[in-house]
Amino acid sequence: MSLFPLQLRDVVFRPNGRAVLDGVDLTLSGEGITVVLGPNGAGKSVLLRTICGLLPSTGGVIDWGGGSFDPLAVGMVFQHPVMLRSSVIDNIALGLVPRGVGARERRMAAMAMLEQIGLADRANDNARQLSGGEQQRLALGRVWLTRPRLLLLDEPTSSLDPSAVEAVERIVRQIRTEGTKILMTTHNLGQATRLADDIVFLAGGRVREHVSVRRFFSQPSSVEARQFIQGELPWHLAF
Ligand SMILES: Nc1ncnc2c1ncn2[C@@H]1O[C@H](COP(=O)(O)OP(=O)(O)OP(=O)(O)O)[C@@H](O)[C@H]1O
Repeated sequence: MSLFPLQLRDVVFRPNGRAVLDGVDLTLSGEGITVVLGPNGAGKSVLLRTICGLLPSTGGVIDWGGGSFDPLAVGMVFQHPVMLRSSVIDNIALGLVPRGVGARERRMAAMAMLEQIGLADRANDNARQLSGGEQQRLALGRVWLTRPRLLLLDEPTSSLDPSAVEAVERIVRQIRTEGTKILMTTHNLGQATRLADDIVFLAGGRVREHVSVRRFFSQPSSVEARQFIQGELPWHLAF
């Protein structure tokens, strides 16, 4: 069953009486890359965590295409990926364990994935010894191996240098090409223009705009979005 359209209706997250999400309405189709932008503290991470059930919303509805939430169809990668204290190959095969894939098959699939993400020569190294960029590639490969229908990426490149960012973006594009819907946050507006099909702009706990990337950067309709772009865009983007 399809998870899409994924619809959030009046979703609220109000811990201790303070509204972080204050009535989020959002509809996501099952294709492409949607980038969530917004100022610090806007609730971008909370939004992603609420969608995948890591945080319980305190109000509203999350409708998975009329069906029910399937945790095995949804993957998430965090800014600082979790690495088990074991080899690179064991770390990457991990996601296949709850899917009942046998040990031999897991190893073969993991090896093929390591080739794909350029870490085959590190297969037997301790995963915790990888660089930040390599760990992030591993985390993406681990989740990619499970072929999620929806992938949530929370600032996946925020602490990486430009070449590591480029490698991660290449993998994100490949995952998208295979038909996974991606919803990601970033503070890198250049990255948003490179990857996004559409932009969700979150401010004050609500979705202020949900438009194509071209429209967002060329004709932002809300004052908040205009200020955000003017304040954060370090160079002129030609659209
Ligand atoms: N589990 C939680 N319980 C209570 N409040 C939380 C929780 N997680 C986050 N918050 C609060 O929600 C607000 C929004 O946090 P969030 O991390 O979603 O912002 P963000 O838009 O991702 O910001 P940034 O761009 O700085 O990463 C913050 O004030 C944060 O302290």
